[in-house]
Amino acid sequence: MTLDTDRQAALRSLPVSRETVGDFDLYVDALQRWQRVKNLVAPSTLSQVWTRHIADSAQLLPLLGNARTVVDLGSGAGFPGMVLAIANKSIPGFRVHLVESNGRKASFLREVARITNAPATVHALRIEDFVSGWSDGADMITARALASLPELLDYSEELLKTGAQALFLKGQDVGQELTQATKYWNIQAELIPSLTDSTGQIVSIKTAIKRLGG
Ligand SMILES: C[S@@+](CC[C@H](N)C(=O)[O-])C[C@H]1O[C@@H](n2cnc3c(N)ncnc32)[C@H](O)[C@@H]1O
Repeated sequence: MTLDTDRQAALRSLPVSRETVGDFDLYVDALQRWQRVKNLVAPSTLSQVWTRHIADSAQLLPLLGNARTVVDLGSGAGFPGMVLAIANKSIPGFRVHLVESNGRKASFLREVARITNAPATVHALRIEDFVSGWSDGADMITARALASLPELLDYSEELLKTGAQALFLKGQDVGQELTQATKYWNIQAELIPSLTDSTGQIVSIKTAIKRLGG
């Protein structure tokens, strides 16, 4: 598959404006250029960046509800956080905080935010340090390919306590992870089949409260 056919395939299902597609083109161009020297995504996924990364991330857009402040944990090259920031840049007050400890990935994310004018703030920090110093709360937490569900909940604990919801893009083992997590957490969650990955699922967490002694 060429990058162009992959782009066409993704655009058939992407509910975004022409301006947003233009910004995604800038993003993909920058990713191709930086990838040559900085290895930002798995090389095997580069020719399918539109379906594997952009469309996979964009499927969270209708699930964001009225969220304005989004915290994306372990953003890597910006999936899903940067895609959400670009697509929602016309929504007043919408901002995505991208937390990524790898310096070269954080530099890339800052460059993408600059060229697309996306409402994205990059925090080149470890998640543990970001959450302990963050007092602005969040409406929504997002993450993909970062950690198991119990670990994601631990990372998110402070934000969940102040009312954040979460959308985690996960693989087929998420049922087991959810069972594991419920030993320590009271969780109100829904599993939503991924639109882009036949074995993937989105865990939509409405509330998660750590059990006493958990
Ligand atoms: C497998 S990559 C996934 C990146 C992106 N979310 C995606 O799906 O393409 C995980 C990313 O999380 C970052 N990361 C892992 N642990 C972290 C931590 N404790 N704090 C900040 N970033 C972390 C890594 O540097 C890496 O870029």
